[in-house]
Formats: sequence, structure tokens, C-alpha cells
Amino acid sequence: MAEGYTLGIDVGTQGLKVVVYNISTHEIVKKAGVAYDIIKTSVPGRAEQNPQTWIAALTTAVVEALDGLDRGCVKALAVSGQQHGLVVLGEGDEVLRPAKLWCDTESAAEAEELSAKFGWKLVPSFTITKLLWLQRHEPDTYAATRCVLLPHDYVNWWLTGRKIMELGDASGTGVLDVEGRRWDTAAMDAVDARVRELFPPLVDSPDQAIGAVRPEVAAQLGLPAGVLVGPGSGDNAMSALGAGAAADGAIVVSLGTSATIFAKSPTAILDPTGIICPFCDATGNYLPLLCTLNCTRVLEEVREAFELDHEKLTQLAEADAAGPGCGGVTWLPYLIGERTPCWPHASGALLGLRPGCLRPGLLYRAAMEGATLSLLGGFRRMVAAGLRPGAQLRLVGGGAKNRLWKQVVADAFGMEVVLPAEPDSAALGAALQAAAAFEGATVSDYVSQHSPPMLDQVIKPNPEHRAAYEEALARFEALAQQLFAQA
Ligand SMILES: Nc1ncnc2c1ncn2[C@@H]1O[C@H](COP(=O)(O)OP(=O)(O)O)[C@@H](O)[C@H]1O
Ligand SMILES: O=P(O)(O)OC[C@H](O)CO
Repeated sequence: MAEGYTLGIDVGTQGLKVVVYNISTHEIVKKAGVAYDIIKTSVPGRAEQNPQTWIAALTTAVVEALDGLDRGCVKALAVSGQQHGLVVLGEGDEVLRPAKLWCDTESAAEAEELSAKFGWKLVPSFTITKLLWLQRHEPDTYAATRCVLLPHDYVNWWLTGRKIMELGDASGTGVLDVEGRRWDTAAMDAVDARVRELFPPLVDSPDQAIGAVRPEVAAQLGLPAGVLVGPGSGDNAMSALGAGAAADGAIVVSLGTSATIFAKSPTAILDPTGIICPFCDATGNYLPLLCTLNCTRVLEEVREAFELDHEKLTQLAEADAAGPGCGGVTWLPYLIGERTPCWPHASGALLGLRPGCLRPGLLYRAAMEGATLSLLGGFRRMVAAGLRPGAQLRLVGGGAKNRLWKQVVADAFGMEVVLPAEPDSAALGAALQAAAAFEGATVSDYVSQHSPPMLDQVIKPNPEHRAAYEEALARFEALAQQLFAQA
């Protein structure tokens, strides 16, 4: 049996995480993380990050994760990344401007225009809408652009020197023929004649390494020579590996900066309404996915306003008299606009306030319920479109660390909630993909044979709370429609 470690690196929106995975014991032996944020700006809809932020965080986190371990044992690594972002490189491979992120909604008008052209609903998250925005709003930068990459592709390029995209993440560009697993050159041409030249080639296989870490990067990270680099993927596809869902088809709910719901599918689900994103997964299958823009950052607003931590706020919320449904207080969480429904110009709204309502515990619960109900509405539409859920959800992401939120999800969805032992499932998924590449196995076989463990605890829905959440969902959807259907 192979001896050694692989590294799984997740380039998230609010931070980067590294897990060190032992290929022999199939255990995570070390973790490290570095937090960062979206660049502060007063420009409405703008959400950008400098790609150098990811590289600096990666260097710090890898060095820290390997501290005290035998670095010579690192055999392979892979990168998971926040999806959809637009990184533009110039003639000398220099980064021409900060990356526009998945949650940047400045390209709302371009998304409308391309939806009409393409015949399916693109939300402003999709990379191609951002590229058209660049052509319109920063023509000099567009003219200087020689290559377009997604965040994880940019990191792969820095690691290996190869400019390449893999199918799972490329699904978020809006110009991939997901079913055919090739670039949709007709869609590219419909945007601009130069677009074809700007996107790099696609990887041949989800199972093979795309190269090895360059010697100068290996020296910077303290890695031995020849560490293989897996193709990586978007964080949702990587999370499907790390949460065991790529092996058993479970439905995963991820509570991160964004909230997502996804499940493996043998066929592509092409939804012209844009509610279900048709994505490839990281095993050669598909990953129909629904994403909302506003999740953990809504709770962060409460944390920052009251200068209390998540534990204290959770205790206050649990003790608050309001309970499930928040006594009629509804928080529409659209702080940065929304993509599901596609309301890029919507804003947050707190409704149903009565005297004495501005209690930190109640507001924290209202934020949690708002983010959850927003996702639940989308989930019901996924089911209506053909998703067949079982009795359980698998919960991952930063929000899954919160005991109250787990129960709120179980109660509101009316389903049992199970948690993978490793909550940073995207980073673990990347480590598993790297292990498969190193061992010459297919990713699909590897994750089936070495399925990540789940925690024993099963969180059961409380039937007594069901009516309160159904009422809260109906109120939430009616208020959202009234306020934002025309936004
Ligand atoms: N106990 C908790 N309760 C609620 N939110 C939490 C808790 N712990 C972490 N978070 C939130 O999880 C988010 C990070 O989740 P993560 O899945 O790592 O996000 P991303 O991949 O988008 O960077 C942060 O906003 C953080 O505040
Ligand atoms: O940073 P996350 O984990 O919320 O990921 C962003 C998603 O990739 C958006 O689809």
C-alpha cells in the first residue's frame, strides 16, 4: 500500500483551508486555515478579491499544516475553489485586475442579455456575464486580456505552469456544453469573436494529475520535488467527494458564504429557468446544484453588530422566547442581491418587528431562519423539477458547526440531518482526488472504496416545529414576492 500524504486545498470566499490526508490510514492528520475577505468597496454589487490573496494564504496554510510532519512524504495535492470567479491574465501572464467573484452582481444587465441570447437563464454569477461586463465597462483591460481562468484554475496555473480548466468548475462559466463535456463555441462566438481564444483547453480526464508542482513553488511551500497536482474542481464538486455523496448519491446542503444544495446524477439536468445549475461533477457524472448568495454572512451581520461570538449568540437564540418562526419576525436575507430567485438588485429586509424585538438572540435566529428558508424554497423547486430526495440530508460548510442551525435545517426541511466527520468537506474532497491521482485509481472508485466517515449522531426533525416553519416559509415567500419580484 502506498505510504504518504496528500494535501487538499480549498480556496473559499472567506478563507483558505488545507487538510493533510494520510493515504495509508485514510485519516486527516493535520489542518490549517487562513481567513481573508472580499475587498471593501462602496460600488453596489461589486465583490472582488486579489488572486495574490489566495496564493499568500495558500503558502501560509501549507507551511503551517506541514509543520512537525515529514514534508518528504507529500505525494500529491489538489485544489478546490469558489466557483464562477473571473481572473484575467495579460500577455505576460500578469493579473490585469482583481478577480470578480461568484457573488459579484455588477454584470446583472449582461446576464439578462445573454439569457435572451442563449435561451436559458444565466445569473450574474456565471463567468461569461462578467467577461461581457469587462468588455463593456473596462474595454482596455478586456483588450489586454489573453487568458480567462477560474479561481482554482489560477491556483493550478501558479502551482504547475499549466493554464487549463476542468469540467466541474468550467460548468460555472456559462459557455460549457455540460452534456457534451466540451466548450460551447457557438455560445462563445455569440458573445464576442475573441472569447474562444481566451478560455484555456479542458482537461482530458477527472482522474489524472495535470502535472507536478513547479520547483520554485515547491521550494516556497517546503514540498519535495515531483508532488503531483490533481485537476481539482469547484468547491461543490469537491465537497461531494469529501461528504461521501459522490459515492452514495446523498443530497448535500452546504452552509458557507453561499448556500448550496446538490446531488450526484448520472445525467445532466438542463433547466432553462436557471434555478438548477447544470454542472459536471468530479467523477465523470453530473451535479445538479442550487445556490443562494446569502448564507453565513447574514449571521455575521448580527455577530458584528452585537460584538458577540457564534456560541454566545447561539445560546441566546436557544433561550429566546420567540422559538421556531421567530414569533413572526422575517429576515429576507438578500444583503448582496440574490441569484435564486434571480433578483440581483434585491436587498435585505427585516419585517414583522414588534416592540422589544431587537434582541441579539432573536435576530440571530431570524438570520439563520431567513438563510434556511431561502434555501428551502429553492429545494422545493428542485424537487418539483425532478430531484428525488431520500429521508436524509448531509450537512457541510461553516454553518454546519452550529448545533441550533443543524436542528433548524432538520425541522424546516422535515428531514434527518447527518454530518460528515470532517466539516471541511471540499478540502477533504480535494485530498481524496489527489490520492486517487497518486494511486492511479479513478476518483469514483477511490471515493467508493475509502468513503469518508459520518458522525454517529442523526439529527431528527421535531414534528412539533413543522407547522411553525411551514407558516414561516409561506410568510417569507409572500413578503419576498411583494418586495422584490420586480427588483
Ligand atoms: N458556529 C457557527 N455558527 C454559524 N456560522 C459559523 C459558525 N462557525 C463558522 N461559521 C461561519 O461559516 C462561514 C465559513 O464557512 P465556509 O464553509 O468555510 O465558507 P467559505 O468556503 O465560503 O469561505 C463563516 O461566515 C463563519 O462565520
Ligand atoms: O465560498 P463558498 O464555499 O460559499 O463557495 C462559493 C460557491 O462556489 C458559489 O457557487
